[in-house]
Amino acid sequence: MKILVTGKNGQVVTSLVEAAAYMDDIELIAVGRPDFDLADPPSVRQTILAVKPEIVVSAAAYTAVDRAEDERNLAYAVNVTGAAAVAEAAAVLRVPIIHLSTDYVFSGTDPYPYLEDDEAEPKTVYGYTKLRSERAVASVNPRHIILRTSWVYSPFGANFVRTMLRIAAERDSIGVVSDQWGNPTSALDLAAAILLVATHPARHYSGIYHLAGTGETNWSGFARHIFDVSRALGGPFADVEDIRSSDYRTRAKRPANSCLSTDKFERVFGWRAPSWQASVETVVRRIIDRDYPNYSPQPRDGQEV
Ligand SMILES: NC(=O)C1=CN([C@@H]2O[C@H](COP(=O)(O)OP(=O)(O)OC[C@H]3O[C@@H](n4cnc5c(N)ncnc54)[C@H](OP(=O)(O)O)[C@@H]3O)[C@@H](O)[C@H]2O)C=CC1
Ligand SMILES: Cc1cn([C@H]2C[C@H](O)[C@@H](COP(=O)(O)OP(=O)(O)O[C@H]3O[C@@H](C)C(=O)[C@@H](O)[C@H]3O)O2)c(=O)[nH]c1=O
Ligand SMILES: [Mg+2]
Repeated sequence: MKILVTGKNGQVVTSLVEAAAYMDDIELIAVGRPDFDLADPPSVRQTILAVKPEIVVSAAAYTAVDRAEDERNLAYAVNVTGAAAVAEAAAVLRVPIIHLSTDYVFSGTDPYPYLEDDEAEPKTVYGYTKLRSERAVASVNPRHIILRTSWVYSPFGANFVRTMLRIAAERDSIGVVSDQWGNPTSALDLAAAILLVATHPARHYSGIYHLAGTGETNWSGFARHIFDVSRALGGPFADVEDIRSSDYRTRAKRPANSCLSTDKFERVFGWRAPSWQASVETVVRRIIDRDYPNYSPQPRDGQEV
C-alpha cells in the first residue's frame, strides 16, 4: 500500500517513517517543504496528484500554539486552507484521508473525558484553526477519518519531554502547571495506530475518532514521571514544583481539561494505546541513549546527585 504523509521533520511523520520501515507491504512517502508547502495550495495539489497514493495521512500543521495568537493568518492558511487542499487532492484521486487534529478544539471546561460528539469550542487560535480544518477536510472529502490526539511527544522534534530534559540538564528545579489535565501521547504509538487505521478493512469509515495515550495526568505529573524514569537511567532530572496556570503566563490559554475518551477508537479498531507512563519510559530511554549517553549531573549546592 502506498501512503503519502504530509510533512518531513515533524514528530508524527518521523515516527510513521520509522514504523513503516519495518512493514514490507507499506510504501510511505513523506512530502514537505520546499516542494510541498501547505501555504501554497497549487504545490499541495501538484505533489499529491503526482505521487498517486492509495491513502493520505495529513500530519503537517502549524503547531506553535502561542505564536499562532500573533500569526493568525499564517496559521489559518496552513491549517485550514492547506489541509483542505490536501483533502481535495485525495478526493480527486478518490482515496481516503486520515487527518490529525487536537484536544485543543475543546474549551476544557467540562470535567470528564471528551467524546467525539461533544461540542468543540476552541479558546486558542491554534485550536480554532484545527477545528476549521476538521470541517474543511470533511466537507471536501467524504472518505475522511479525523483523528484527534493530544500532548504528543517523541524522540524527535520539539516536545514537552525533550524540553523538560533540556531544562533539567541546566537547573535543579522546574515549576510546572498542575491545573491542566490531559493524555500524553507518544508519537510512536500514534504512528502504530495510524498504520492500523490505514490498513484496516474498515478504512472507508468516516468520522471523528479520539486516540491518545491511556490514562490522565497534568503537566507537572507528566514532568515528574519523565524525571523519575530519566533519573533511574542516569539521565537529567529536576525537582518539580506544582504551579498554577495563572502563575505561568503564556500567550495562548490552554484548556484546563482536555482528556479524550478513546472508547470509540477501541470499539471500532480494537486497539488502545499503552499506559502513558509505559510509553514515556520508552521515549525517555531513547532520548537519553541518543542525547545524554554519558550524562553526569552538575554537582549542586548541598545536594547529592
Ligand atoms: N504536537 C502535539 O502535541 C499535537 C499535535 N497534533 C496534531 O498532530 C499533527 C502532527 O503534529 P506533530 O508531528 O507533533 O507536529 P510537529 O510540530 O512536530 O511538526 C509539524 C509538521 O508540519 C510541517 N509543516 C508546518 N508548516 C508547513 C507548511 N507550510 N507546509 C508543509 N509542511 C508544514 C512541518 O514541516 P517540516 O517538516 O518542514 O518542519 C512538520 O513536518 C498536527 O496536525 C498537529 O496539529 C495534535 C495534538 C497534539
Ligand atoms: C516549559 C514549561 C511549560 N509549562 C507548561 C506550559 C503549558 O501549559 C504546558 C505544556 O507546554 P507546551 O508548550 O509544551 O505545550 P503546548 O504547546 O500547549 O502543547 C500542545 O501542542 C499542541 C500542538 C497540541 O495540539 C496540544 O495537544 C498540546 O500538546 O506546560 C510549565 O508549566 N513549565 C515549563 O517550564
Ligand atoms: Mg509547544
